[in-house]
Amino acid sequence: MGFDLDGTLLETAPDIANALNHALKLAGLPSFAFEEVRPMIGGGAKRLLVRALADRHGSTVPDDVIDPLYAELLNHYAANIAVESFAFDGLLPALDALADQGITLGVATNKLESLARSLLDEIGLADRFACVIGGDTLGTANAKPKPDMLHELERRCGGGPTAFVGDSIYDTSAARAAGQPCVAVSFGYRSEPIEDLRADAVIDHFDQLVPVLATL
Ligand SMILES: O=C(O)COP(=O)(O)O
Ligand SMILES: [Mg+2]
Repeated sequence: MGFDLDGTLLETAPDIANALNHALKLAGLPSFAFEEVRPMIGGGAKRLLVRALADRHGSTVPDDVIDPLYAELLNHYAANIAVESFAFDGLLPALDALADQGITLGVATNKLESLARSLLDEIGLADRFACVIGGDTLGTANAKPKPDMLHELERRCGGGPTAFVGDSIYDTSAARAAGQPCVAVSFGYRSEPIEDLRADAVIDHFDQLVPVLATL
């Protein structure tokens, strides 16, 4: 079964916000507060930057402005990827319980695959997941909310349950399109009410995950 990364497995918004604000500062623009960045995460760092720049400029920003700032954001993030990031409460016992049931676990994130791998490594979770698929793994045009990453996850993780756990509309839309049951976490990153995600189940803490999966 699969998990989203940012806002689902890990609280990553502080480090993502710092990288975004580093890029904005280079552009001479005011920073965003951490709480303002949280609901903007989910579509990958490029989308986050484009949205933040458009917000500050009041209009769409051309690619020749965005591209060098995106490179700066990625450099800053790669160098500071797990400074303030941490696993959500109860994650480790939940992963232990799923592993004990013989369930193969994977990650499908809109983060770049290399960054996702390095983050999981830094946090000490890399060996928990049999496969990691990033937003660029199948080409960015096929990232969530498209179903492709989830189909690929299912293929690479082999048989067993195929539920997907995520925090944003990108995740629940991808799961629905892939025909997979979906659990939403209420503590992640989204701009809309949790009901709008139309997940099959919602959990407020990871200790609810194993019992909820049994009901799907
Ligand atoms: O970094 C992002 O914007 C999205 O990452 P996620 O798919 O793991 O939530
Ligand atoms: Mg997420």
